[in-house]
Formats: sequence, structure tokens, C-alpha cells
Amino acid sequence: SDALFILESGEVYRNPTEVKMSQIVLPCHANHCGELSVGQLLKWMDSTACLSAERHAGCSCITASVDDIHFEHTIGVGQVVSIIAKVNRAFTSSMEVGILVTCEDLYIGKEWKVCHAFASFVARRTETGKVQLKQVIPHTQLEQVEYSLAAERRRMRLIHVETITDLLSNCAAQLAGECQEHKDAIPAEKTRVESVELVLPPHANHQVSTFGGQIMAWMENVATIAARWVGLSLKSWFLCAPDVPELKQRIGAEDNGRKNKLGVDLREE
Ligand SMILES: CC(=O)SCCNC(=O)CCNC(=O)[C@H](O)C(C)(C)COP(=O)(O)OP(=O)(O)OC[C@H]1O[C@@H](n2cnc3c(N)ncnc32)[C@H](O)[C@@H]1OP(=O)(O)O
Repeated sequence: SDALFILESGEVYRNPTEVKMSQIVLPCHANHCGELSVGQLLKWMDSTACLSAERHAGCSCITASVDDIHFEHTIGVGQVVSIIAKVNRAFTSSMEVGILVTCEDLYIGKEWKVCHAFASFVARRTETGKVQLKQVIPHTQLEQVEYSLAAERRRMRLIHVETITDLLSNCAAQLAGECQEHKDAIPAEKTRVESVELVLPPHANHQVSTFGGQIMAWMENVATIAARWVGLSLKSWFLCAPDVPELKQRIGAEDNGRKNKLGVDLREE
């Protein structure tokens, strides 16, 4: 196991960028179904990953994007969520942070995986310009695998952004023709939900801009309301981002952030 990796010096190796956060789920963290709200979980994941990125960078970092996330299980009130984040690889000023979420039921003594996500964090520019991060040196076999995969994921991430942009600009007219009339169809416009949020001090991070996790939590809230229009019970669902959520502009107290997009996949149970 990675935790028991022994260095040549005889010391037990611990990844210096690793951050672990555990939290018992309280009723105030739950949604209307009595399960941990995805928005709350995204906030915890973002803060844990940001700590890991800042531990590596040694300076203030911001969330640039989070890749698709597939939630395999829901988490109930009273269960314990553990989030482990570590920097897989640093590029120039950006880093890929791997985030593993597990859930534990203390009373039955079981622990299971909830999701695995990858977030990109960027070290804030200084007066002298872009920060050049120190490289990550993988020690364990698992770290070496993640280090190699991180470069490939970054390549795919950049291609994905371009593909989606091309799709939206070139194919919108063709896709419209694909829509078919169904008897019980709900007009897409009817599922539209818009929410306006006032950025208050509890929404800000230590850099006094809105938490990336808070923005994702607001997005998840609106997406959940929109999805309910189609009449499925939201007992469990995948929240994923066909258009990787990108945080393109910092939102301060007086700014209007650029629009972010989110897709929701529903699963009926
Ligand atoms: C912890 C928090 O809660 S922070 C608050 C929430 N987050 C935010 O407000 C972020 C707002 N967004 C921004 O400030 C900007 O869009 C930034 C800094 C992410 C990117 O700005 P850009 O002008 O594109 O910067 P630039 O082109 O110099 O790229 C900087 C790095 O970011 C990387 N990057 C930019 N966009 C993305 C993205 N969507 N996904 C992954 N990496 C990205 C680039 O590849 C580059 O990496 P490199 O230096 O390792 O080669």
C-alpha cells in the first residue's frame, strides 16, 4: 500500500501534498431526500483539493476546472465522509489534484468509495507574472501511474474544451432537427431555472473571492430543480459535466461571473 512505502533512508513515506478531511454528515448538510447534498460535497472536495494544491505551490491557488464526476452512492445523515486529495502532477502554473471520496458507516463498520475526481488548480499570478511550480516527484508505483495519466488527462481536457466549443458553434442547427415529438414531452424551456445569488462573506474563501465549491453548489441546486420537471424521483443520480465546469472568472463582491454550464444525468430507481 502507498501508506506503507518505505524510502531508502528507512523513513515511512507520506505524500507531502496529501490532505485528508473527514466530516460527519449532519441534517444541515442534507438535501430534501435526507441525503448529503452534492453541492455540500463539492464544497468540501474543493476546499480539500485547494489545500493540497497550496501545500505544493506554497502560494495562493484557484480552482480552474473539475472533470466529470460520477457519484456511485448517496451518503446518509450520520455517515462519515472522508476526502483525500493529492497533487498528481504540476505543469507550469497549473496542477492536477486527484480527489478520492469515501463514506463510512461507523455502526456497521463498512467503508465504500463514493467518487474519484480530478480538479485543475492554478497558482495565482504574482506581480512578476506567471508562477513556475516545482515539479512533483512520484515515489510510489501508484503515484507514478497517476503522474503519467495526469499528462494524458490534461491533453484530453484541452481537446474536450475545443470539441465542445466546435460542437456548439457548428452543429446547433443540425442537432435541432434530431428532436422528435413525444406525447408527454415537456418543452425544454419549461425546465429552465434561473437563480440569482448575492455573494456574501460566508461564500468567500481565504482569498476573498467566491469559493469554486460554492459556485458548483449553486449550479447543482439549480440543476436539481430543473431536473425535477421531468418527473423522475431524484433518489440517486449522476451529476456530470459534459462541458467540464470551468471557472473562468473570479467572482468578487461586485463582479458578475461568466456563465458556467452543467449537465445532469438522471437515473431512475
Ligand atoms: C479555491 C477557490 O475556490 S478559487 C475560486 C474559484 N475559481 C476561480 O474564480 C477561477 C477563475 N478563473 C481564472 O482566474 C482564470 O480563468 C484561470 C486563472 C483559471 C486561467 O486563466 P488564463 O488567463 O486562462 O491563464 P493562462 O492562459 O495563463 O493559463 C494558466 C494555466 O491554467 C491552465 N488552465 C486554464 N484553464 C484551464 C481549465 N479550464 N482547466 C485546466 N487548466 C486550465 C492553463 O493550461 C495554464 O496551465 P500551465 O500554466 O500549467 O500551462
